[in-house]
Amino acid sequence: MESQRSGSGREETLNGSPHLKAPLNTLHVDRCTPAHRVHALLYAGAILGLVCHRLTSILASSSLAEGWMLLAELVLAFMWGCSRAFKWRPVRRREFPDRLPEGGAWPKLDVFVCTADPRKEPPVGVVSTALSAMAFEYPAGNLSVYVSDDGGADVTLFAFMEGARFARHWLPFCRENGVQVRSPEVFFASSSSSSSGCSAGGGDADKLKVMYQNMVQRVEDVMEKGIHVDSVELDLSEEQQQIFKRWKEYSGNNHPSIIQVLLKSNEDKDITGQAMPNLIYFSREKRPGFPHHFKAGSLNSLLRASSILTNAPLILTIDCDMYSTDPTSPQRALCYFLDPIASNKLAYVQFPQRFQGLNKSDIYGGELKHLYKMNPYGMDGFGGPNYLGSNTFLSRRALFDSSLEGESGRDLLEPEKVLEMATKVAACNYETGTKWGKTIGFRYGSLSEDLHTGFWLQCEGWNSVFCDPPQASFLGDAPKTLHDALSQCKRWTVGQYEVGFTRHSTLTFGVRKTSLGLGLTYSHLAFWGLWCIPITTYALLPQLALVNSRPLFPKVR
Ligand SMILES: O=c1ccn([C@@H]2O[C@H](COP(=O)(O)OP(=O)(O)O[C@H]3O[C@H](CO)[C@@H](O)[C@H](O)[C@H]3O)[C@@H](O)[C@H]2O)c(=O)[nH]1
Ligand SMILES: [Mn+2]
Repeated sequence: MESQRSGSGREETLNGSPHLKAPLNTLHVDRCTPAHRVHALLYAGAILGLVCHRLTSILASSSLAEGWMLLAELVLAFMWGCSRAFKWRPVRRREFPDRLPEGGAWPKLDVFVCTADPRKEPPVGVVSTALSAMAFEYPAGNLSVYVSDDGGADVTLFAFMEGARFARHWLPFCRENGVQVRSPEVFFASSSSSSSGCSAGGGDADKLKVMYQNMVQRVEDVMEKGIHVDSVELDLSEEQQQIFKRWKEYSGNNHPSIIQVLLKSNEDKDITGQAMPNLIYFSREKRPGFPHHFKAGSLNSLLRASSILTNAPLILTIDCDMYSTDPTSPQRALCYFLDPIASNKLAYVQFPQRFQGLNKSDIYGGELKHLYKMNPYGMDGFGGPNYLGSNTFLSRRALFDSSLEGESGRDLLEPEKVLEMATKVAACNYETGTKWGKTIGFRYGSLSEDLHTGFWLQCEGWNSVFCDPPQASFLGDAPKTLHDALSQCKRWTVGQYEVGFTRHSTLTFGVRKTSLGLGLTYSHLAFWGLWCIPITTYALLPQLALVNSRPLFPKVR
């Protein structure tokens, strides 16, 4: 069994941290690799035999049905061939967070929580996701949580104002009771809070639950009735009233950039007197007629604005329909980012996406379990898994053109001037004529901006790592209705084709720029939609042929 320590066993200084002797992470090539390879070779022989048979019988009979079967089988063989790359050199990794230097030496971390539509993504859920990240076991002074509100909704800002207040109670509660799942929505939904990793907290938990339910009620009221700034119940400060008054002229796709710093780590304290992480509401400028590039566009705006506000070298992107289930996941990511060897060309550390709340039999296959059985491990063996858009710790350095890099990790020092600059870079025409979306930041040109961005980073020579601890670190929602499942499937397929069928295809450009193995695995993802050809063919043609007494498969003698 091939095994290696990608961590440094040498003594080296990390960002002024103590000397490390033991590796922060290890990597092992899967034990079954030789068996996979033999199996692939044997199977390839059988497929070749079948294709030969098909060709000879077409030459003999030139029937349309046989020709169609040949097409289906060629697609199937292509997809199978690409998928073998996943099994060629799968690797498993382990992290050792207890070997990390003291928290003070950890780099700053900016968390980006994305939301786009308060009707589909209820603001209280978005707040819960943000709270689960604010409650990371990470030095508060080094942690900033941004919510990117692509819907520009006043109710989302209102929900976060409420969330900021609730956080002062929630964060110390989680810390003191060792709560594992720190999304209040999930914590209070489980009837006995014990399933959320906390049996303690008794009376405090009850008080907090009331506080949480009040918050939910207030946000839901606003959702229903809108914000009446002078309403006594809303109890808005003069400044807050001014913000919401201006909002009356805004609409979802026509408004200026809005940045509101809701909590400042160097000023705000929780109820026990400990510092809070920064919490920032962000909504980029949107105007009709300007391309907004969906999520990639909003992430790029936030990437620029955050580089002026906090400029953390590490970024976590998380969708609002996911949440953290392990407050120590940043430490696991640090086991790679603080490793002097692994971190060298490391663009991102990807955690798996796991889903909850699906119907029992998961009839739409929303859980995508099979995707995580082998694929990311296989890609990791060739330089790294694809970027999944959520649950990913990225290096800001990999996303930025190095010429744009500023000093690392600023504080929100001169609020007025800094906010003015941040607002400017979030303008809708800022990117015109720049390299944003092309060679800088999250890449445009595909509805699957995640696959596209990861692929380009790999082609530019960056690596990634798949981090899959035994306990899930993040959980999220998958589509639950047929309509949602189909529209997600359509969006993904179109986005993937946009990566596959271009001049810079995974199959040509990708194989050349990365490696044969990684290029094939990316091709398997990019051409995933081609499955529809063999699947529909096999579902219809053999049956039709049988009815017409025209056998399509070789006779067994
Ligand atoms: O214009 C947009 C559209 C979406 N989003 C956000 O993007 C995230 C993902 O969108 P969702 O509708 O939940 O798509 P999914 O298919 O569930 O997401 C998967 O697929 C996407 C690519 O299609 C990736 O970006 C996601 O990370 C990945 O989880 C959500 O938080 C949205 O709020 C925006 O910020 N702006
Ligand atoms: Mn989603």
